[in-house]
Amino acid sequence: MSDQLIKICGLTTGDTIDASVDAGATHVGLVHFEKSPRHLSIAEAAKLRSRVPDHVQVVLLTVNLQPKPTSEALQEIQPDVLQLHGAENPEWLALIRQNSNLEVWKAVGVKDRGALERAAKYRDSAHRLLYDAAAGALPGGNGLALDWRLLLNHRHVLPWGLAGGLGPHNVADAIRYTGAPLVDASSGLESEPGKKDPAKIAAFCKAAREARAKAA
Ligand SMILES: O=C(O)c1ccccc1N[C@@H]1O[C@H](COP(=O)(O)O)[C@@H](O)[C@H]1O
Repeated sequence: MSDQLIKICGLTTGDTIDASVDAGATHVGLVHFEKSPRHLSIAEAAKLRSRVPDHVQVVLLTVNLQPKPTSEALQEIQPDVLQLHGAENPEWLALIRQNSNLEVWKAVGVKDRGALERAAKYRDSAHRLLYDAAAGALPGGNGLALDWRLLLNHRHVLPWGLAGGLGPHNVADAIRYTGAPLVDASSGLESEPGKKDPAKIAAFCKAAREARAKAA
């Protein structure tokens, strides 16, 4: 049995939610960010959320969303995890934690070691840091990888995960090289922006689990 955490993000249909669950994803991600090709309205996200079995965690991804719409989204969608993928500060995360029992993840764009060091400011407010490439056209979901060498010998202050440009072709190398306890992929599992490919989802989960089993 593998303890590799695997998040499939940016799901927009019931069949790709099912494909992710069947493939053994531990987390499924729903994006509520209008500029994204993977954007879901609150009602759409709530409908997809209801399809996810209890053993799989639902991650709601937002970007610099204000407090009122955030609390409306949380109330309707009832995610297990809130992933903040913008410029949200530690005080904002602390406020969310004061008002909910949610697990809160902070995505951090990493272009150099300084970015990793600065992420320590979330040590008391986030449950997990998610390292992604520095923002491209969008704050995330660009299929860009960060330089994994930056993570070598880094002293992690929190549980963490690796995102950015991952897919079936490189997830095993990513786990072997960085030891990432959680891997997260979106655009690398698509046939076109916003359209997930069930075969790529299955291949990604299999490759991630096998790499973890070999590393153990
Ligand atoms: O997926 C999006 O459209 C998105 C929009 C805004 C912020 C983050 C977004 N996606 C997340 O970015 C990382 C890396 O994605 P990729 O695998 O490189 O495409 C991941 O957490 C996505 O869920």
